Amino acid sequence: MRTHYCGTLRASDIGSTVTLFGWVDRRRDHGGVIFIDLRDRTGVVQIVSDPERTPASYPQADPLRNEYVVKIQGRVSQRQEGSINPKLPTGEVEIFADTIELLNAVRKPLPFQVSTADSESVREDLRLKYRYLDLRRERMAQNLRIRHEVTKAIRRFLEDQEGFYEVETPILTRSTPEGARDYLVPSRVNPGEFYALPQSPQLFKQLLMVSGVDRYYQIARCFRDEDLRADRQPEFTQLDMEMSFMTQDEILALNEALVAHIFKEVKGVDIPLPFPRLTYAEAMDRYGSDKPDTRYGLELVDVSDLVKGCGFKVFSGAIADGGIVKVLPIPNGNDQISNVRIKPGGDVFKIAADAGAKGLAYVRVRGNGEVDTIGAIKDNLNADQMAELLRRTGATEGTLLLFGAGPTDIVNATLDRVRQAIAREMNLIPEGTYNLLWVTDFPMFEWNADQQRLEALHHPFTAPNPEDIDDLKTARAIAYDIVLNGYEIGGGSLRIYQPEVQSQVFDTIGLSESEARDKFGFLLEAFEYGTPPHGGIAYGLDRIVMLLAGEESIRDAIAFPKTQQARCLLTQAPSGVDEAQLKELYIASTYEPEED
Ligand SMILES: Nc1ncnc2c1ncn2[C@@H]1O[C@H](COP(=O)(O)OP(=O)(O)OP(=O)(O)O)[C@@H](O)[C@H]1O
Ligand SMILES: N[C@@H](CC(=O)O)C(=O)O
Ligand SMILES: [Mg+2]
Ligand SMILES: [Mg+2]
Repeated sequence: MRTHYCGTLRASDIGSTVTLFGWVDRRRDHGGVIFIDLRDRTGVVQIVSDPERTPASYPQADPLRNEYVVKIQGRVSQRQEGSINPKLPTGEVEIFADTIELLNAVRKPLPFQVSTADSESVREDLRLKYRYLDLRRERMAQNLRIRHEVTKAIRRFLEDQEGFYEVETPILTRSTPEGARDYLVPSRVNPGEFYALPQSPQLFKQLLMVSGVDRYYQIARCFRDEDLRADRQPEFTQLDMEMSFMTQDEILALNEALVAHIFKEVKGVDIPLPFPRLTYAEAMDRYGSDKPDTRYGLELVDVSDLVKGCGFKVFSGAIADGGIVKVLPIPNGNDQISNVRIKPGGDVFKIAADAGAKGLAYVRVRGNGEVDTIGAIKDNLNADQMAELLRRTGATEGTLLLFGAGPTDIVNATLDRVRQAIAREMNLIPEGTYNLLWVTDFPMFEWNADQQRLEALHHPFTAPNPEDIDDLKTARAIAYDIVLNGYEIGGGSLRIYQPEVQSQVFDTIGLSESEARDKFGFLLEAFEYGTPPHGGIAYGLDRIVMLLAGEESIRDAIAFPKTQQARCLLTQAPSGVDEAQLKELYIASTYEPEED
């Protein structure tokens, strides 16, 4: 019987006899004394065996190699003065092994040494192929633990304190309205028909409100066939919630308490309540982003009105075409960012160009109010305009002003990316801070240029702000996102529960009555049988764990993730299937992928 986990042994255990199970993290031979770091999921502890002090275990310790699985019985002892390891939680003690039992050996060369492997030294494809070994590493074991603690804290809070029911919803279902491509599953018993894997439990959770569940949550798997990024997986997990009879403020307050509870339980961090709120319009104006990282300043300044009549066509033309001119002021930016870097070919220019910008005009503030700038600005802004520009942007000696001019979305995207890159480069991001905020008042719709129509920014069941109901096209939604350090970790809304409003919304996005019936008829019908006012939110659980674990890739927050190409390198999924299986599913042929 195991008496302790390896990583839990402390000086207070000195003198006790223990039985431990685990893996050989490392084996060292120091002149006839064998040291073994024994590892389990809690960490490592040092085992000692030598012919003098532990004659019985020495022959058993000698043949051990890294990653062998063993059972060890021994006595916990104080380490000698010079050999105490303050970096290790178990560093004050060591175990003199009375017996060592080999439970299993490693029978093949290890693809990498677990004990010394880190995310930098081992290629990620190798880590993913041998994920079970990768997960033995301290860092990954820690990430798994954090994930477990996050879900535990969620369940305790929602179930024990707030009276939520967990309800499971179907995985084999119909298309849900989150706007990504669906994963489809052919039905054998219904030839030619397909299930869609859920992009979210959205429709079911709203139906549960019609059923009177009142407070629903689910740790729910979601599937979206979309372009993958460092914070996106094709299959991911949401903390999904829905509540009846609550206002937006009540929903936000409950969620703030939930998030604060998670941070307290998992990180021991107190998050100040309530969270700051920014409207979507403010967030776009000040940061150029609907998920601003507010851990540092570098706020954008709109100078459209100041330069709209000036002779510099890049500025005045942008505004004449309905766009904007904005400035990113960078205190001490002059020393940091040379002209070479912001001109074509430079790295900062490239960041801007990737976001769609044609260039980055600049002003550099020197001593005595002198400025350096491009010819077109020098020639076209008079002294008053220049003084006003410096005043508004708070520019002082050493400040670099970078301009974005053009269509509003491109200017915002450009300055947002440059802002983030500069903050990282100039070390303006404080370590260990967690900035949480709500972004509220999203627009109901955005223009889809490809399809030449408005589409729902959130999803088409999101309630419009009653103040804006007369002009739905430009209405604000009662929708909110929760942002942590520049990442969208969740989003939700109050829902439409009156059929008249729902029809108007479908109308605005060009969804005809019959198309709406076809897609969501079952939900619309349910809404006719007594629907409570309701609203909810869904969090990206993997993203939360990634951020709490201090990781930069969502893959490090998931036990068995997929690559950027949506592959599982461990199981080699997806894979081809037999002709016979296809036949059974009535799938006749496959199209060849198009060449890029
Ligand atoms: N592909 C994905 N992988 C991991 N997490 C995701 C993914 N898509 C969404 N999420 C998480 O689920 C939450 C709720 O889903 P929502 O539909 O609001 O996502 P979204 O707005 O499309 O997110 P994003 O714009 O980041 O793709 C998001 O706030 C995000 O944290
Ligand atoms: N289901 C929505 C979130 C919500 O509105 O609750 C989503 O996944 O985005
Ligand atoms: Mg998305
Ligand atoms: Mg969202």
